[in-house]
Amino acid sequence: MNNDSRLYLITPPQLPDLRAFCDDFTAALDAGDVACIQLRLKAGDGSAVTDDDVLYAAEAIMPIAQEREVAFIINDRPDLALKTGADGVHVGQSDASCKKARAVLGDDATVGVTCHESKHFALVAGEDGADYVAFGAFFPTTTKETEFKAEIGLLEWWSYATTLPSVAIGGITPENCRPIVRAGADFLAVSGAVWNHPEGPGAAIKAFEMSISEA
Ligand SMILES: Cc1ncc(COP(=O)(O)OP(=O)(O)O)c(N)n1
Ligand SMILES: Cc1ncsc1CCOP(=O)(O)O
Ligand SMILES: [Mg+2]
Repeated sequence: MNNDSRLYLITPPQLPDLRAFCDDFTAALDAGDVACIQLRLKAGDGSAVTDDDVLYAAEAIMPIAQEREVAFIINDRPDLALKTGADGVHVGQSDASCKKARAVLGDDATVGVTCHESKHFALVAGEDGADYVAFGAFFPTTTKETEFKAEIGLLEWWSYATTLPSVAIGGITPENCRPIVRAGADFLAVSGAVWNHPEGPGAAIKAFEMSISEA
C-alpha cells in the first residue's frame, strides 16, 4: 500500500481572470500539501496563446508557489521555463525532447515527460534523464482531448520495476483517486477536480488529502 501520493496541480487551460486564479491558487495552497503547479495555457475559442501570455501568467503565479516551496513548472516550452526562472518544464512526445529540455535548463531543473500508456516511452525518458514520467489518461476528462488511455496496472508495474517517480493524470478526482494511490503513483496531476470543485479549490485539496490518506 502506498499512501504517499502528492498533488501536482495543473492550471486551467485559459486564465481570463488571472487575479481571480491567483486567489484560487492561494486558497488551494493554504488548504494542504501541494508538491507543484504546472502552468499549462492552451488556445481557447479563437484565441492563440502568445509567449507574453505565458510570461505574464508566470510572473503572477510563480511567486505564490515559490514562497510556499511549491515547484513551478512550465508546460511545453523549455525556453520559457528558462526565461521565467521556473523550477522546470513538462514536455510531451510532440514537444521539445527530454534531452533538449535538459540541455536548455541544466541539471538542477525538473524535467517531466508525458508517456501516455507506454512503458517504452517511460523507459526512454528515464534513460534521457527525466525526473518523472507521466502516464494517462486514467479517467475521462474534459480538460484535454485525449487519445490515450492508461491502465492502473501500469502504475503498479512502474513502481515495482523502477525508482523514477510517476505522475498519474486524466480525470482524477477525490472520489476516483484511491486505486491510483494504492497502485503507487508518486503524484496525482489534477486540474478540473480542483479548480471546478463546487466548494472551491481549498475544499478540493482537503478532499484529496482525505482520500489519499484513506487509500
Ligand atoms: C503532468 C503532465 N502529464 C501529461 C501532460 C500532457 O502533456 P502533452 O502530452 O504534451 O499535452 P499538453 O499538456 O501539452 O496538451 C501534462 N501537460 N502534464
Ligand atoms: C493535460 C492532460 N493530459 C492528459 S489528461 C490531461 C488533463 C488533466 O486535467 P484533468 O485533471 O482536469 O482531467
Ligand atoms: Mg505538451
